[in-house]
Amino acid sequence: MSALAFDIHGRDGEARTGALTTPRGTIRTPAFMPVGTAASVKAMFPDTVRETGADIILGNTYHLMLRPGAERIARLGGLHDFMNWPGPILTDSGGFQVMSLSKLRKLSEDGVTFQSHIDGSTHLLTPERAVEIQCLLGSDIQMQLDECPPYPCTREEAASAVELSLRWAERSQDAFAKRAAAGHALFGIVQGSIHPDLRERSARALMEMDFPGYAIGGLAVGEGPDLMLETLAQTTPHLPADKPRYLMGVGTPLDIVEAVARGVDMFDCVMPTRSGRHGQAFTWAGKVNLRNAAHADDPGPLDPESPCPAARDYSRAYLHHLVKAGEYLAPMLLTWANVAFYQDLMRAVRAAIQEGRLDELRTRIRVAYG
Ligand SMILES: Nc1nc2c(CCNCC3CCCC3)c3[nH]c(NCCc4ccccc4)nc3cc2c(=O)[nH]1
Repeated sequence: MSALAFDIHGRDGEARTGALTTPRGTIRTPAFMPVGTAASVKAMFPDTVRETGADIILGNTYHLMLRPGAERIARLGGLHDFMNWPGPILTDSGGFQVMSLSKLRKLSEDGVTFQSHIDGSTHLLTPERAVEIQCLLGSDIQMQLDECPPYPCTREEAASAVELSLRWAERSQDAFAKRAAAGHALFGIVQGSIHPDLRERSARALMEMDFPGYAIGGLAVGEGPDLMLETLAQTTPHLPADKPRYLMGVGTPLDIVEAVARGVDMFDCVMPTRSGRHGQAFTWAGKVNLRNAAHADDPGPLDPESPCPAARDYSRAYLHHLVKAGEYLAPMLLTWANVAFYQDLMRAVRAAIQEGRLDELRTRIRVAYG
């Protein structure tokens, strides 16, 4: 019951551009998904997120199961109504956040036991519970519970995480088949650290399970861009060409265009939102640190050509002032400008693939962000 229809409209080398259709709307690919961890894209109104061109946002099992609780969100009508975002929502399964945020966690065959970073309460997250939580949230695209090993890790640890994640992929599919509403989808997640043979083993085994889409996990964990892109190039060829590929946690503008060139269709990263809160802006000329006093007298905006009011209608001097003064408007304007830039970037990527000139765009981004 493949809920997702993925249509590829154009190619340029390994890169694809197309559309992923869900019951709640169509996602233009390659797509960047703004992160809305705790039922909010931090410092932005949902309508403003939509106006930047974002077709889909991200939510997270780990955060929402701890607060306000998945059952409470379900009682209130689900995550879309709760946060007033009517479009598609993709949720991560929480495994990655447990390992990076919680205290005293224990990994076992059954799942992961951990203490909440909020109130210290103890929780058990199993593949079945992760599916149940994502169903309660009403997620349109769910992720399996997986084990993302730290980097570096031994080859044995990488191999063990591949096999555990594959067993959890089976259990997630069984739970999903029993529980999920029509129109929802579950993605498998490829692991294997930086080992090509483990990546092939993971990808092929997941392909046997026939998922409607495949996430590539275990990357952007400190291996660096070269190893990430090399591993990516050794992973996508083993995934079905007619299904979407989602590279988790990536990334900078350069990482994104380079990953698109290696066959990736979907991305998520806290970079545009988190950087915006720290006074950093993304522009076509590169990154701008608005904390820097060099901007104190600059009457020009971030980008006079930008369709985004935050990047077009406010001087850098004013943004610098807001950042230094700790004004609430600073994270609001800079998050807006950054999320809008990432959507502008994806629009340019889609057009470049359609017109066979992705390499030009790669060069342009490498000059600004390399
Ligand atoms: N299930 C799962 N999730 C992963 C994630 C989380 C993706 N965003 C989730 C959202 C849901 C809520 C929050 C995020 C990853 N994020 C990264 N790198 C982020 C690197 C980064 C860190 C900080 C700033 C910028 C980049 N690698 C990831 C690997 C995996 C993985 O194997 N399995």
